Amino acid sequence: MRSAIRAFSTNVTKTDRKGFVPRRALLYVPGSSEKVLAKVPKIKVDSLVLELEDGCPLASKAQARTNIAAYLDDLPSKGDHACFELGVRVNSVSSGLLADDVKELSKAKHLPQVFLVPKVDDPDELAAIWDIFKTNYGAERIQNSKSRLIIYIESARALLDMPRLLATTLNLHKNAGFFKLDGVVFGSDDFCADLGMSRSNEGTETLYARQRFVTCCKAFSLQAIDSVYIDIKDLDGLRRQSIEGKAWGFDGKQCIHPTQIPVIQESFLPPPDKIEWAKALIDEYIKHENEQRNTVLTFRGSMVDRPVILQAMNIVQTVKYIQESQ
Ligand SMILES: CC(C)(COP(=O)(O)OP(=O)(O)OC[C@H]1O[C@@H](n2cnc3c(N)ncnc32)[C@H](O)[C@@H]1OP(=O)(O)O)[C@@H](O)C(=O)NCCC(=O)NCCSC(=O)C[C@](C)(O)C(=O)O
Ligand SMILES: [Mg+2]
Repeated sequence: MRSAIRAFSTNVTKTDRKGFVPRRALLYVPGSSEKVLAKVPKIKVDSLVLELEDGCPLASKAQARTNIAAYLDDLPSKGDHACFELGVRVNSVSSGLLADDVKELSKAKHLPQVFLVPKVDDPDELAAIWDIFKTNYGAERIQNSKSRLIIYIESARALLDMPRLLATTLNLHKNAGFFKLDGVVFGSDDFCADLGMSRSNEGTETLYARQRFVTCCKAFSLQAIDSVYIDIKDLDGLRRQSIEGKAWGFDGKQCIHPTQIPVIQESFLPPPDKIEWAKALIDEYIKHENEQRNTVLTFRGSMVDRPVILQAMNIVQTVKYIQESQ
């Protein structure tokens, strides 16, 4: 009967789970500060992103590039990192700064495990992005690397054009050998600016956008990373929005301060009672199937059909992948 569960499991997610990277919290560490960079190996977070874009003032960009390139060049000397993944967020192609970023980064012996490219607004920009990476790293180095790609949706136009943007990025990997797209981030602050919205801690103004965003990500089996919560002191509000995002299908959330990490990472793990419920339901389902009854059953007083079993399997798989990958 385990085979029935396995058959179900393959339907649960189309994502290739080989090399699964948990990205419950994605922490930005500004590359301009050597003092903060020195702490990087010890920061325990799923995904740690060395920041070159908006977290880095224009006057410090050159210094930040040099710092990050030196960090990557000398990576083995830093020892084991407590984070699961080390990435770099470069500047957008429209800023005119991307070529300088990639030129400097490509001088380092090592590539980051993931490149994060913000403000991808138009499918045509993707060809320009690929071109900049290819010119500096060379196609072969890119193809031989295991680095992944994450892009950002940060404007009304990008949100509406998401299916085309995601398909074009995935095709660049398949047809040209660009880094494999693994996840997508919702840049809520730039999105609010683009639409002339006033952002709030409750986030009601981005409700439609976040729901469309997560739906598009899941249609392409990509990880969906939720908005940044800029009120660093308000950990209750952060927890509320993290739990909300998790319930909507997001895989993780951006993070700007170390105190936000545990709140986000805990929120993106299913709670113990939900894990217990999911395991017990799957056991009950196997028993039920053994007795060859209808696949609709009653469990703890509620009707359970296939979609509910799939949700239970998602919960069990998420916990399993996070435990196995750390
Ligand atoms: C807000 C800031 C200035 C307050 O920085 P602070 O130093 O004033 O804070 P603190 O509370 O005094 O710091 C306490 C300790 O934590 C450290 N610390 C503090 N922050 C970090 C960090 N991120 N990573 C690692 N360590 C950090 C800091 O160095 C200090 O260490 P110490 O006690 O040993 O001296 C600071 O937290 C920071 O620079 N955060 C990152 C900001 C950033 O990168 N923003 C851009 C990403 S969000 C974005 O772009 C939007 C998006 C997606 O694009 C879109 O929605 O559109
Ligand atoms: Mg942004």
